[in-house]
Amino acid sequence: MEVVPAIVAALALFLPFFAWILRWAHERRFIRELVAGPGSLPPGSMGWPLLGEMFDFLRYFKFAKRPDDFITKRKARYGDTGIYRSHLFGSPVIITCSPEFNKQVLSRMTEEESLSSGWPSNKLLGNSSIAVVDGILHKRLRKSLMEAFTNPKALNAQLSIAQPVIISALEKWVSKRWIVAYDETKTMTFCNMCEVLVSFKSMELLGKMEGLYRGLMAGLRSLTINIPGTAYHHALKCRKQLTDILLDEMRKRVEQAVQKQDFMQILMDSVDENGAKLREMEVVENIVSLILGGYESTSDVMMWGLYYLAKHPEILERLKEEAKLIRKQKHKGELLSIEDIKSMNYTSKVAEELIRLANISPFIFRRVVKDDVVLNGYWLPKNWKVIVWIRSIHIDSKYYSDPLAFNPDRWTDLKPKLGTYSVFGAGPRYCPGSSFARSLLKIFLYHACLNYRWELLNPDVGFAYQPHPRPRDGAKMIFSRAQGDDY
Ligand code: HEM
Repeated sequence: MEVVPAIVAALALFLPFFAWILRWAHERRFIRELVAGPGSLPPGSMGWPLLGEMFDFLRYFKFAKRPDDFITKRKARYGDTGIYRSHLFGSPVIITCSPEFNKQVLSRMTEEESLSSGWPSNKLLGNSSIAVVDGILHKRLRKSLMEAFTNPKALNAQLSIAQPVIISALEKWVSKRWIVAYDETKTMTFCNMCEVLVSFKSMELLGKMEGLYRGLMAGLRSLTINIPGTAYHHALKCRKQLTDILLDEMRKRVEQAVQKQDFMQILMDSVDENGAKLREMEVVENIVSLILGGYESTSDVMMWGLYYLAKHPEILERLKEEAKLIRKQKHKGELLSIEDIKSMNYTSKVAEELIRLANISPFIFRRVVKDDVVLNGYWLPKNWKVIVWIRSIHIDSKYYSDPLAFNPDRWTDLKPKLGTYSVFGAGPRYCPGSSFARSLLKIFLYHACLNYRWELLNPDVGFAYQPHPRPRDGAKMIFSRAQGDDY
């Protein structure tokens, strides 16, 4: 009878000691060879063997629903240094979370510096994806894409494709009576991306591709364990099927000498200074990445648009006033032009406020590749990952007054200081689709507020933060046509 309490007492004494030894050994494993580095390692902890600080990370993102407290806790424990060390996603990492450090990391590039893109799985994105490559290929891809996104003729073509997709999706929502905005805005944006980027229209094909993309994205967020049954294994299969569909389309265009007005064509026709074209896989992998980059990010902001406007009828009213002024100057059924979109002063502020609050990218990954990097005396060791934590800055009262309030008017005079507004990243990898995303959002707001009404079914539901911030019910709402309005 006395044996059990004795075992319990021994365990109570031994377990904390054993835990301390495990953590100490894990810390030493990474720190041992680093004692004589070119700077001091940022404060922090490497956590547990294998898991690192992943449990703490998931605790704040998934369970406590207070993602930024992951950083707040480190500030409280190690001081407000703006840079910490940790072990996350299976790697030793340096986390930067101050405007100054974030700016420094994001402005660096591999050829002259040592920081490369550090997305967890190149195999899923592809080795020639713009989000993965550095150097000459990165510059060349960006040049072609920026041209496609900013050339007025191409932009007009993109808008004339995107608007009918948005209008027909809104009409479909009315026929459903109630919708889960998180899902519906995704399907609408997916159709938009595929039509603008590869001219795919068939609903059957788009439905199939969206399923494959969801599989691919689940793999990007999972552990890279390639055995049947894992999300990663499934994602590799989805990627293969997606690249096959896109390769098939490319080859058909070449065989039938068909030219289309889309991004695939721009990439297929792009030549470098020696007249060399991109290889087939370079085109295909970049189309895959463009759809990945634009799909969920843009749709989630639209969902937040419906959510916040349902909660702020006074802002919806002002938005409507602006939209009505534009519509007055148009014929029935006439689509918005680039000039109309540029003229949307109040809508632009609403869009910017939505993008800030939606905080789609919580952080950006980099990897220290060539040499150690030293930032303000802190050492970023070679082969470590860097996580640039951007989301907490966008809702920090130091930079945004009453930061959680949905207040489009803050953008009337606000010019964010460098490093305090990085929703689209910064530096050489700044999001090439940012102005396209802003335009899509404004078009969506215009059509939605002019012609429809919606009401949240669960206005007080809490939020979830994984994989992206959203109301827990996905913004379930009644969606109907506004009385007395028509196109
Ligand atoms: C609200 C919508 C969007 C948000 C919040 C967003 C956010 C971001 C961020 C933070 C980055 C920087 C990643 C890094 O530095 O590693 C990025 C890069 C990128 N985005 Fe977006 N994005 C959006 C829309 C789009 C759209 C519509 C497209 C294309 C159709 C797109 C395509 C890309 C691509 C290809 C990159 C990689 C650029 C590079 O590595 O050079 N994004 N985006």
